[in-house]
Amino acid sequence: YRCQLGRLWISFSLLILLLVILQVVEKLQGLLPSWTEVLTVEKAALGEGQHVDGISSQETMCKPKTDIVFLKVHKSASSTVMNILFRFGEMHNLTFAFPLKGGSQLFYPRHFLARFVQGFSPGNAPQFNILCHHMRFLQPEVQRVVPSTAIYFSILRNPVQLMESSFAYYKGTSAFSRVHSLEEFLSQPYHFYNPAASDSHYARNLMTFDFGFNPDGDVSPKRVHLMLKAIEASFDLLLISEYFDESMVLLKEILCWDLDSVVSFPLNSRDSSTRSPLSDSMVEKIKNWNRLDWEIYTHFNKTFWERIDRDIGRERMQREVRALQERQADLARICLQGRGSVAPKEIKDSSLLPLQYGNAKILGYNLKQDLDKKTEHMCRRLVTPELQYSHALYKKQFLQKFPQTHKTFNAPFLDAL
Ligand SMILES: Nc1ncnc2c1ncn2[C@@H]1O[C@H](COP(=O)(O)OS(=O)(=O)O)[C@@H](OP(=O)(O)O)[C@H]1O
Repeated sequence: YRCQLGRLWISFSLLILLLVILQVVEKLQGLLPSWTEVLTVEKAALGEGQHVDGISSQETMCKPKTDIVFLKVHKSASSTVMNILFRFGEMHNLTFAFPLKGGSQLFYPRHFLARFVQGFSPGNAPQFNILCHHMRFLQPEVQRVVPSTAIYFSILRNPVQLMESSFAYYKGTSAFSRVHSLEEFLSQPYHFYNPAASDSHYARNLMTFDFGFNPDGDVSPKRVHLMLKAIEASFDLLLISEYFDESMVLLKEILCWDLDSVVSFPLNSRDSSTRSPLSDSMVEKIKNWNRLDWEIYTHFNKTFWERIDRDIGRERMQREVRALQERQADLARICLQGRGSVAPKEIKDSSLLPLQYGNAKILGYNLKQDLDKKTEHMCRRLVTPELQYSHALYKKQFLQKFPQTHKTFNAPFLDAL
Protein backbone atom coordinates (compact mmCIF):
# COMPACT_ATOMS: atom_id res chain seq x y z
CA TYR A 1 0.00 0.00 0.00
CA ARG A 2 2.93 2.32 0.92
CA CYS A 3 4.53 1.55 -2.42
CA GLN A 4 1.32 2.43 -4.27
CA LEU A 5 0.96 5.65 -2.26
CA GLY A 6 4.57 6.58 -3.15
CA ARG A 7 3.92 6.06 -6.91
CA LEU A 8 0.74 8.10 -6.69
CA TRP A 9 2.63 10.91 -4.94
CA ILE A 10 5.36 10.87 -7.61
CA SER A 11 2.76 10.96 -10.42
CA PHE A 12 0.95 13.83 -8.74
CA SER A 13 4.23 15.77 -8.32
CA LEU A 14 5.11 15.16 -11.97
CA LEU A 15 1.69 16.40 -13.03
CA ILE A 16 2.13 19.60 -10.97
CA LEU A 17 5.61 20.08 -12.46
CA LEU A 18 4.21 19.61 -15.98
CA LEU A 19 1.48 22.18 -15.31
CA VAL A 20 4.04 24.67 -14.00
CA ILE A 21 6.26 24.12 -17.08
CA LEU A 22 3.25 24.58 -19.39
CA GLN A 23 2.35 27.83 -17.68
CA VAL A 24 5.89 29.16 -17.95
CA VAL A 25 6.04 28.24 -21.65
CA GLU A 26 2.73 29.94 -22.25
CA LYS A 27 3.98 33.07 -20.51
CA LEU A 28 7.18 32.97 -22.45
CA GLN A 29 5.29 32.67 -25.71
CA GLY A 30 3.32 35.75 -24.79
CA LEU A 31 6.45 37.66 -23.92
CA LEU A 32 8.81 36.54 -26.63
CA PRO A 33 7.48 38.73 -29.43
CA SER A 34 7.86 41.89 -27.38
CA TRP A 35 11.41 40.92 -26.36
CA THR A 36 12.22 40.32 -30.00
CA GLU A 37 10.65 43.62 -30.95
CA VAL A 38 12.66 45.48 -28.33
CA LEU A 39 15.85 43.89 -29.56
CA THR A 40 15.02 44.67 -33.19
CA VAL A 41 14.13 48.26 -32.40
CA GLU A 42 17.36 48.74 -30.46
CA LYS A 43 19.34 47.25 -33.33
CA ALA A 44 17.57 49.41 -35.86
CA ALA A 45 18.02 52.51 -33.75
CA LEU A 46 21.71 51.94 -33.17
CA GLY A 47 22.42 50.55 -36.62
CA GLU A 48 25.76 50.18 -38.31
CA GLY A 49 27.78 52.63 -40.33
CA GLN A 50 27.09 56.34 -40.10
CA HIS A 51 24.78 57.38 -37.32
CA VAL A 52 23.17 60.72 -36.64
CA ASP A 53 22.50 61.47 -32.99
CA GLY A 54 19.44 63.18 -31.63
CA ILE A 55 17.06 62.61 -34.49
CA SER A 56 14.30 60.09 -34.68
CA SER A 57 10.95 60.14 -36.32
CA GLN A 58 8.22 60.94 -33.81
CA GLU A 59 6.14 57.87 -34.47
CA THR A 60 8.69 55.16 -35.15
CA MET A 61 12.17 54.21 -34.10
CA CYS A 62 14.40 54.09 -37.15
CA LYS A 63 17.82 55.16 -38.21
CA PRO A 64 18.01 58.62 -39.84
CA LYS A 65 19.14 58.38 -43.44
CA THR A 66 22.25 60.29 -44.36
CA ASP A 67 22.99 59.02 -47.88
CA ILE A 68 20.78 60.94 -50.26
CA VAL A 69 20.42 61.70 -53.96
CA PHE A 70 18.16 64.65 -54.73
CA LEU A 71 17.45 65.32 -58.39
CA LYS A 72 17.16 69.10 -58.42
CA VAL A 73 14.52 69.53 -61.11
CA HIS A 74 14.49 73.12 -62.39
CA LYS A 75 11.79 75.56 -61.28
CA SER A 76 10.08 73.12 -58.94
CA ALA A 77 10.93 74.58 -55.48
CA SER A 78 14.15 72.61 -55.62
CA SER A 79 16.28 75.40 -54.10
CA THR A 80 14.13 75.34 -50.96
CA VAL A 81 14.63 71.56 -50.70
CA MET A 82 18.35 71.99 -51.33
CA ASN A 83 18.57 74.47 -48.44
CA ILE A 84 17.04 71.81 -46.16
CA LEU A 85 19.67 69.30 -47.31
CA PHE A 86 22.46 71.86 -46.88
CA ARG A 87 21.43 72.59 -43.30
CA PHE A 88 21.05 68.93 -42.39
CA GLY A 89 24.36 67.99 -44.03
CA GLU A 90 26.20 70.84 -42.38
CA MET A 91 24.76 70.10 -38.95
CA HIS A 92 25.72 66.42 -39.17
CA ASN A 93 29.03 66.91 -40.89
CA LEU A 94 28.06 64.96 -44.01
CA THR A 95 30.02 65.14 -47.26
CA PHE A 96 28.47 66.72 -50.35
CA ALA A 97 29.18 65.73 -53.94
CA PHE A 98 30.08 69.25 -55.11
CA PRO A 99 30.60 70.18 -58.75
CA LEU A 100 34.29 70.47 -59.72
CA LYS A 101 36.02 73.58 -58.42
CA GLY A 102 32.95 74.58 -56.42
CA GLY A 103 30.81 75.28 -59.51
CA SER A 104 27.08 75.68 -59.06
CA GLN A 105 25.92 72.84 -61.37
CA LEU A 106 27.15 69.37 -62.25
CA PHE A 107 28.01 70.30 -65.86
CA TYR A 108 24.31 70.62 -66.63
CA PRO A 109 22.87 70.18 -69.30
CA ARG A 110 25.27 67.30 -70.00
CA HIS A 111 24.24 63.94 -68.56
CA PHE A 112 25.83 63.47 -65.14
CA LEU A 113 29.24 61.81 -64.93
CA ALA A 114 30.92 60.82 -61.66
CA ARG A 115 34.05 62.70 -62.67
CA PHE A 116 32.13 65.99 -62.51
CA VAL A 117 32.28 65.66 -58.72
CA GLN A 118 35.08 67.35 -56.80
CA GLY A 119 37.17 64.72 -55.04
CA PHE A 120 35.71 61.71 -56.88
CA SER A 121 38.27 58.99 -57.36
CA PRO A 122 37.37 56.03 -59.60
CA GLY A 123 39.29 53.53 -57.47
CA ASN A 124 37.35 54.22 -54.24
CA ALA A 125 33.97 52.96 -53.10
CA PRO A 126 31.18 55.56 -53.43
CA GLN A 127 31.99 58.04 -50.71
CA PHE A 128 29.66 61.04 -50.71
CA ASN A 129 26.59 61.39 -48.52
CA ILE A 130 24.54 63.96 -50.41
CA LEU A 131 24.29 64.67 -54.14
CA CYS A 132 21.91 67.58 -54.72
CA HIS A 133 23.24 70.13 -57.26
CA HIS A 134 21.56 70.61 -60.63
CA MET A 135 22.33 67.67 -62.92
CA ARG A 136 20.83 65.72 -65.78
CA PHE A 137 20.20 62.34 -64.19
CA LEU A 138 22.14 59.24 -65.24
CA GLN A 139 21.84 56.53 -62.63
CA PRO A 140 24.87 54.30 -63.36
CA GLU A 141 27.14 57.32 -62.94
CA VAL A 142 25.31 58.54 -59.82
CA GLN A 143 25.82 55.10 -58.29
CA ARG A 144 29.58 55.57 -58.50
CA VAL A 145 29.34 58.56 -56.20
CA VAL A 146 26.87 57.66 -53.43
CA PRO A 147 26.49 54.37 -51.49
CA SER A 148 24.04 51.84 -52.91
CA THR A 149 21.75 52.26 -49.89
CA ALA A 150 21.14 55.96 -50.64
CA ILE A 151 17.58 57.29 -50.81
CA TYR A 152 16.75 58.83 -54.21
CA PHE A 153 14.12 61.53 -54.38
CA SER A 154 13.03 64.50 -56.46
CA ILE A 155 10.30 67.12 -56.63
CA LEU A 156 7.88 67.83 -59.48
CA ARG A 157 5.74 70.84 -60.30
CA ASN A 158 2.65 71.32 -62.43
CA PRO A 159 4.19 71.84 -65.92
CA VAL A 160 1.88 74.80 -66.56
CA GLN A 161 3.29 76.86 -63.68
CA LEU A 162 6.72 75.41 -64.25
CA MET A 163 6.81 76.68 -67.83
CA GLU A 164 5.52 80.10 -66.81
CA SER A 165 8.35 80.32 -64.27
CA SER A 166 10.92 78.97 -66.73
CA PHE A 167 9.85 81.53 -69.33
CA ALA A 168 10.62 84.42 -66.96
CA TYR A 169 13.85 82.95 -65.69
CA TYR A 170 15.26 81.70 -68.98
CA LYS A 171 13.96 84.53 -71.16
CA GLY A 172 17.44 84.93 -72.62
CA THR A 173 17.65 81.38 -74.02
CA SER A 174 17.30 80.78 -77.75
CA ALA A 175 13.65 79.64 -77.83
CA PHE A 176 12.35 82.58 -75.80
CA SER A 177 14.66 85.43 -76.74
CA ARG A 178 12.78 86.50 -79.90
CA VAL A 179 9.28 86.57 -78.36
CA HIS A 180 7.67 89.26 -76.26
CA SER A 181 5.43 86.99 -74.26
CA LEU A 182 4.75 83.37 -73.43
CA GLU A 183 1.51 83.74 -75.37
CA GLU A 184 3.45 84.67 -78.49
CA PHE A 185 5.73 81.65 -78.06
CA LEU A 186 2.76 79.31 -77.62
CA SER A 187 0.99 80.69 -80.69
CA GLN A 188 3.61 79.07 -82.96
CA PRO A 189 6.25 77.28 -80.83
CA TYR A 190 7.97 75.51 -83.71
CA HIS A 191 8.76 78.86 -85.25
CA PHE A 192 10.90 79.79 -82.23
CA TYR A 193 11.94 76.41 -80.90
CA ASN A 194 14.88 74.54 -82.35
CA PRO A 195 15.31 71.12 -80.69
CA ALA A 196 18.95 71.03 -81.76
CA ALA A 197 19.83 74.19 -79.82
CA SER A 198 21.86 73.42 -76.70
CA ASP A 199 19.48 75.38 -74.46
CA SER A 200 16.15 74.24 -75.99
CA HIS A 201 15.22 72.09 -72.96
CA TYR A 202 14.31 75.19 -70.92
CA ALA A 203 11.39 75.68 -73.31
CA ARG A 204 9.94 72.17 -73.43
CA ASN A 205 9.52 69.19 -71.08
CA LEU A 206 12.14 70.46 -68.66
CA MET A 207 11.36 67.77 -66.06
CA THR A 208 11.63 64.99 -68.66
CA PHE A 209 14.99 66.40 -69.67
CA ASP A 210 16.30 66.63 -66.09
CA PHE A 211 15.32 62.99 -65.47
CA GLY A 212 17.64 62.17 -68.37
CA PHE A 213 15.09 61.50 -71.14
CA ASN A 214 14.60 63.06 -74.58
CA PRO A 215 12.18 66.01 -74.25
CA ASP A 216 11.31 65.79 -77.95
CA GLY A 217 10.55 62.06 -77.93
CA ASP A 218 7.19 60.80 -79.11
CA VAL A 219 4.33 60.53 -76.64
CA SER A 220 3.12 57.01 -77.37
CA PRO A 221 1.53 55.18 -74.39
CA LYS A 222 4.33 52.60 -74.57
CA ARG A 223 7.09 55.19 -74.33
CA VAL A 224 5.34 57.07 -71.54
CA HIS A 225 4.85 53.80 -69.66
CA LEU A 226 8.55 52.90 -70.00
CA MET A 227 9.63 56.34 -68.84
CA LEU A 228 7.40 56.24 -65.75
CA LYS A 229 8.62 52.72 -64.90
CA ALA A 230 12.23 53.83 -65.27
CA ILE A 231 11.67 56.78 -62.90
CA GLU A 232 9.88 54.51 -60.42
CA ALA A 233 12.77 52.04 -60.55
CA SER A 234 15.36 54.71 -59.77
CA PHE A 235 13.54 56.94 -57.26
CA ASP A 236 12.22 56.09 -53.82
CA LEU A 237 10.08 59.20 -53.60
CA LEU A 238 8.66 61.91 -55.88
CA LEU A 239 7.43 65.03 -54.10
CA ILE A 240 5.00 67.63 -55.41
CA SER A 241 5.79 71.32 -55.02
CA GLU A 242 2.08 72.35 -54.98
CA TYR A 243 1.88 70.32 -51.75
CA PHE A 244 5.19 71.44 -50.38
CA ASP A 245 4.39 71.02 -46.68
CA GLU A 246 2.84 67.58 -47.19
CA SER A 247 5.92 66.72 -49.23
CA MET A 248 8.20 67.69 -46.36
CA VAL A 249 6.23 65.56 -43.91
CA LEU A 250 6.49 62.59 -46.26
CA LEU A 251 10.18 63.27 -46.80
CA LYS A 252 11.00 63.34 -43.10
CA GLU A 253 9.13 60.05 -42.66
CA ILE A 254 11.09 58.34 -45.45
CA LEU A 255 14.39 59.78 -44.24
CA CYS A 256 13.54 59.13 -40.58
CA TRP A 257 14.27 62.77 -39.70
CA ASP A 258 12.38 64.91 -37.24
CA LEU A 259 10.02 67.74 -38.16
CA ASP A 260 12.54 70.45 -37.28
CA SER A 261 14.90 69.10 -39.94
CA VAL A 262 12.45 69.91 -42.74
CA VAL A 263 11.39 73.47 -41.83
CA SER A 264 12.13 76.09 -44.48
CA PHE A 265 11.26 79.49 -45.93
CA PRO A 266 10.45 79.56 -49.66
CA LEU A 267 13.58 80.41 -51.65
CA ASN A 268 14.05 81.54 -55.24
CA SER A 269 10.52 82.98 -55.49
CA ARG A 270 9.73 85.66 -58.07
CA ASP A 271 7.93 88.81 -57.18
CA SER A 272 4.46 89.11 -58.68
CA SER A 273 5.48 91.72 -61.29
CA THR A 274 7.23 89.04 -63.38
CA ARG A 275 4.36 86.55 -63.34
CA SER A 276 2.28 86.22 -66.53
CA PRO A 277 -1.46 85.57 -66.19
CA LEU A 278 -2.49 82.42 -68.07
CA SER A 279 -5.76 82.13 -69.97
CA ASP A 280 -7.53 78.74 -70.21
CA SER A 281 -6.39 78.35 -73.79
CA MET A 282 -2.75 79.02 -72.81
CA VAL A 283 -3.02 76.43 -70.05
CA GLU A 284 -4.17 73.85 -72.60
CA LYS A 285 -1.40 74.82 -75.03
CA ILE A 286 1.25 74.48 -72.30
CA LYS A 287 -0.07 71.04 -71.33
CA ASN A 288 0.05 69.84 -74.93
CA TRP A 289 3.43 71.35 -75.64
CA ASN A 290 4.85 69.70 -72.49
CA ARG A 291 2.98 66.41 -72.90
CA LEU A 292 5.75 64.24 -71.45
CA ASP A 293 6.09 66.44 -68.37
CA TRP A 294 2.33 66.40 -67.99
CA GLU A 295 2.33 62.57 -67.99
CA ILE A 296 5.10 62.47 -65.38
CA TYR A 297 3.37 65.03 -63.19
CA THR A 298 -0.13 63.50 -63.25
CA HIS A 299 1.21 60.00 -62.64
CA PHE A 300 3.36 60.96 -59.65
CA ASN A 301 0.78 63.33 -58.21
CA LYS A 302 -1.46 60.26 -58.00
CA THR A 303 1.18 58.01 -56.43
CA PHE A 304 2.09 60.82 -53.98
CA TRP A 305 -1.39 60.73 -52.43
CA GLU A 306 -1.51 56.93 -52.55
CA ARG A 307 1.73 56.91 -50.60
CA ILE A 308 0.32 59.33 -48.01
CA ASP A 309 -2.81 57.17 -47.60
CA ARG A 310 -0.70 54.03 -47.27
CA ASP A 311 2.08 55.27 -44.97
CA ILE A 312 0.68 58.18 -42.98
CA GLY A 313 -3.07 58.66 -43.41
CA ARG A 314 -4.75 61.99 -44.12
CA GLU A 315 -5.50 62.77 -40.47
CA ARG A 316 -1.95 62.42 -39.23
CA MET A 317 -0.75 64.26 -42.33
CA GLN A 318 -3.00 67.20 -41.46
CA ARG A 319 -1.72 67.24 -37.88
CA GLU A 320 1.89 67.17 -38.98
CA VAL A 321 1.41 69.84 -41.65
CA ARG A 322 -0.19 72.07 -39.02
CA ALA A 323 2.75 71.49 -36.66
CA LEU A 324 5.21 72.25 -39.47
CA GLN A 325 3.41 75.47 -40.40
CA GLU A 326 3.28 76.59 -36.77
CA ARG A 327 7.00 75.94 -36.40
CA GLN A 328 7.69 77.92 -39.59
CA ALA A 329 5.52 80.82 -38.40
CA ASP A 330 7.48 80.82 -35.10
CA LEU A 331 10.75 80.89 -37.03
CA ALA A 332 9.53 83.76 -39.19
CA ARG A 333 8.68 85.71 -36.02
CA ILE A 334 12.09 84.94 -34.53
CA CYS A 335 14.27 85.48 -37.61
CA LEU A 336 12.74 87.87 -40.10
CA GLN A 337 12.19 91.57 -40.37
CA GLY A 338 8.61 91.97 -41.57
CA ARG A 339 8.10 88.17 -41.37
CA GLY A 340 8.26 87.62 -45.11
CA SER A 341 10.22 87.94 -48.32
CA VAL A 342 11.23 91.29 -49.80
CA ALA A 343 12.19 92.61 -53.25
CA PRO A 344 15.90 92.32 -54.15
CA LYS A 345 16.50 96.06 -53.90
CA GLU A 346 15.28 95.98 -50.30
CA ILE A 347 17.73 93.32 -49.16
CA LYS A 348 20.17 95.05 -46.84
CA ASP A 349 22.79 92.33 -46.39
CA SER A 350 24.32 91.70 -49.82
CA SER A 351 25.43 88.19 -48.83
CA LEU A 352 21.71 87.29 -48.65
CA LEU A 353 20.90 88.60 -52.15
CA PRO A 354 19.72 85.75 -54.44
CA LEU A 355 21.05 85.51 -57.99
CA GLN A 356 18.90 87.68 -60.28
CA TYR A 357 18.49 86.00 -63.64
CA GLY A 358 16.57 86.56 -66.88
CA ASN A 359 13.42 88.65 -66.44
CA ALA A 360 12.75 87.27 -62.98
CA LYS A 361 12.98 89.40 -59.85
CA ILE A 362 13.95 86.94 -57.15
CA LEU A 363 12.87 87.75 -53.62
CA GLY A 364 14.99 87.40 -50.50
CA TYR A 365 14.89 88.08 -46.77
CA ASN A 366 16.16 90.53 -44.17
CA LEU A 367 17.18 89.06 -40.85
CA LYS A 368 16.20 90.75 -37.60
CA GLN A 369 19.01 92.70 -36.05
CA ASP A 370 20.36 92.04 -32.57
CA LEU A 371 19.72 88.30 -32.67
CA ASP A 372 21.95 86.37 -30.29
CA LYS A 373 24.80 84.48 -31.94
CA LYS A 374 23.18 81.04 -31.90
CA THR A 375 19.85 82.31 -33.23
CA GLU A 376 21.55 84.41 -35.93
CA HIS A 377 23.51 81.32 -37.03
CA MET A 378 20.30 79.29 -37.38
CA CYS A 379 18.27 82.08 -39.04
CA ARG A 380 21.02 83.01 -41.50
CA ARG A 381 21.18 79.47 -42.85
CA LEU A 382 17.43 79.38 -43.47
CA VAL A 383 17.60 82.41 -45.78
CA THR A 384 21.01 82.04 -47.41
CA PRO A 385 20.55 81.67 -51.19
CA GLU A 386 21.75 78.52 -52.92
CA LEU A 387 24.97 79.86 -54.48
CA GLN A 388 26.28 81.50 -51.32
CA TYR A 389 25.44 78.50 -49.14
CA SER A 390 26.96 76.04 -51.61
CA HIS A 391 30.19 78.04 -51.77
CA ALA A 392 30.40 78.21 -48.00
CA LEU A 393 29.92 74.46 -47.61
CA TYR A 394 32.41 73.78 -50.39
CA LYS A 395 34.93 75.92 -48.60
CA LYS A 396 34.26 74.08 -45.35
CA GLN A 397 34.53 70.64 -46.97
CA PHE A 398 37.68 71.25 -48.98
CA LEU A 399 39.53 74.38 -48.02
CA GLN A 400 39.59 73.63 -44.31
CA LYS A 401 40.55 69.98 -44.78
CA PHE A 402 42.99 70.41 -47.68
CA PRO A 403 43.88 74.13 -47.79
CA GLN A 404 46.98 73.62 -49.94
CA THR A 405 45.04 71.97 -52.83
CA HIS A 406 42.62 74.85 -53.41
CA LYS A 407 44.72 77.97 -53.13
CA THR A 408 43.06 79.70 -56.08
CA PHE A 409 39.53 79.58 -54.68
CA ASN A 410 38.46 83.03 -53.67
CA ALA A 411 35.13 83.83 -52.05
CA PRO A 412 35.48 86.59 -49.46
CA PHE A 413 31.74 86.81 -48.66
CA LEU A 414 31.74 83.28 -47.24
CA ASP A 415 33.08 84.22 -43.87
CA ALA A 416 29.74 85.81 -43.03
CA LEU A 417 28.16 82.37 -42.88
N1 LIG B 1 8.01 76.15 -50.41
C1 LIG B 1 7.65 76.35 -51.67
N2 LIG B 1 6.43 75.94 -52.10
C2 LIG B 1 6.04 76.14 -53.39
N3 LIG B 1 6.82 76.74 -54.32
C3 LIG B 1 8.04 77.15 -53.94
C4 LIG B 1 8.52 76.96 -52.62
N4 LIG B 1 9.78 77.44 -52.56
C5 LIG B 1 10.07 77.91 -53.79
N5 LIG B 1 9.03 77.75 -54.63
C6 LIG B 1 8.93 78.15 -56.04
O1 LIG B 1 9.83 77.35 -56.82
C7 LIG B 1 10.30 78.11 -57.92
C8 LIG B 1 11.81 78.08 -57.96
O2 LIG B 1 12.19 76.77 -58.20
P1 LIG B 1 13.70 76.26 -58.12
O3 LIG B 1 14.28 76.67 -56.83
O4 LIG B 1 13.64 74.81 -58.40
O5 LIG B 1 14.39 77.04 -59.31
S1 LIG B 1 15.83 76.80 -59.93
O6 LIG B 1 15.68 75.86 -61.04
O7 LIG B 1 16.73 76.29 -58.90
O8 LIG B 1 16.25 78.14 -60.41
C9 LIG B 1 9.77 79.49 -57.75
O9 LIG B 1 8.60 79.59 -58.55
P2 LIG B 1 8.21 80.96 -59.30
O10 LIG B 1 8.11 82.01 -58.22
O11 LIG B 1 6.90 80.67 -59.96
O12 LIG B 1 9.30 81.24 -60.26
C10 LIG B 1 9.40 79.55 -56.28
O13 LIG B 1 8.39 80.49 -55.97
